[in-house]
Amino acid sequence: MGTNYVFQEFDTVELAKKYGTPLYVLSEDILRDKCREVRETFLKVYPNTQAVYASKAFLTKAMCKIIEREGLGLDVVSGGELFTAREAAFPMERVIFHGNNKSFEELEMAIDFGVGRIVVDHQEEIPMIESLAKEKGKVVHCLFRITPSIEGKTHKYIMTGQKDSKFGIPLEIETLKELVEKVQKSSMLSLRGFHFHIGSQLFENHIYEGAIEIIGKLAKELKTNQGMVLEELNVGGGFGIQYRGDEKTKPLSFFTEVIMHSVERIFKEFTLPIPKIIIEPGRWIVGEAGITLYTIGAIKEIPGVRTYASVDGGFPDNPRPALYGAKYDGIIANKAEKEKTYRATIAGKCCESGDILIWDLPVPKLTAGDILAVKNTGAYNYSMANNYNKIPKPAVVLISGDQSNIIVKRETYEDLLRGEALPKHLQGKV
Ligand SMILES: Cc1ncc(COP(=O)(O)O)c(C=O)c1O
Ligand SMILES: N[C@@H](CCCC[NH3+])C(=O)O
Repeated sequence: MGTNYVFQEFDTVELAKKYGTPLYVLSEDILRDKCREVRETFLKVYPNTQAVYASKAFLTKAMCKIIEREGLGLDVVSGGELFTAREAAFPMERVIFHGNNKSFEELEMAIDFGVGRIVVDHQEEIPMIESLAKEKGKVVHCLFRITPSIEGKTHKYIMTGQKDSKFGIPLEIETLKELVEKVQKSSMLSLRGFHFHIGSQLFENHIYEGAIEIIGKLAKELKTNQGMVLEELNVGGGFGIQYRGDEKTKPLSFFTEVIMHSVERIFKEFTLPIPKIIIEPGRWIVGEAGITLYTIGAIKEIPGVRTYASVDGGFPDNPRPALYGAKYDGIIANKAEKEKTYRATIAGKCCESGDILIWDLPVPKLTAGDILAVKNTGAYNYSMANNYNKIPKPAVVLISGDQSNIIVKRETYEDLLRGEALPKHLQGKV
């Protein structure tokens, strides 16, 4: 292995050679450790709890299998995510279906598949779900997603709990009373409780307390006026990870202890029964399990300004820096122990000035052909990948113990054109 960068016992330069770059590498062992932590420090400590992995962070059939075997549920937000879960034979009773604009077809699919919960995001969904439930003769178990009117400290584009949000039912007691009554009158819908999600990549734990307080008040009012018992409270995900620096990602308990203590205190104060508590982490489970490998190509030094080192991927496999100014750490894998003598800005290959993966990364002297490993790319990289500039998506390799297996093939140019068609008048020679 020499001086190469090793990720979970794998020489990353060898992985790059074997599978090509850009390459997503996902460690099953890290994933399973994270799931174990969820079980040991949350599910086993607190009775009547459930943990659901937010599949938008990273979803493939192999991931579904790992999540299933680790005993977690799955949060899906689209027909595509739902279909993936079904193709992986994921137990549908453990699936929670979210979405701020679920189509009739998606709702029908969810009810046909028998998902465990549908989270109602807005009032017009209620008659749609009810008519489908009647048609299918199935009782549908729902949660209402409530916007708690709380602003998490995170990038504007990944805040969701603020009043001015496209997600959830506004915190308006009269509207809520009406909606609860509608569902209570229906023999086909069963309202099991509420859901909220404050935002993603959060580092404060007491912000959850504030949201639980708001929901507690609401639950009290709805119990007094409408006899509604809040059986379940889904507090969403959002637990942040450290992308750079020496500080470690906080353990899950940093968030869940505050959540569970708040629930106990607040529901006792309101003399309400303690509901089942559900958490929905995505990034916290998968973020640190992934790295991305690239090959460095063009190196351009602008004297007195900076050096750009361009890689064979970028925005199409990781749009997060361009979208949210997300910061990553990286290492030159084949020169892992060499002294970092200067800084290079890691640029992607897209025709887009914003396609910069890392600004001013300390590196040793670079040469074309060096392998760069970008760390903590497990969440929202593969799942947000795109084909801008008709660049094929990288393969995903799962490393488990000493085994490596492709779980998603590298796209080919032919894959890119699959689905394209030439209308008759554009066929043939000019
Ligand atoms: C409803 C819901 N649950 C869970 C998550 C997962 O978030 P994260 O990956 O930050 O844990 C999200 C995304 O922010 C979400 O919208
Ligand atoms: N895509 C976002 C997270 C969105 C979370 C879903 N509500 C990110 O990469 O940080």
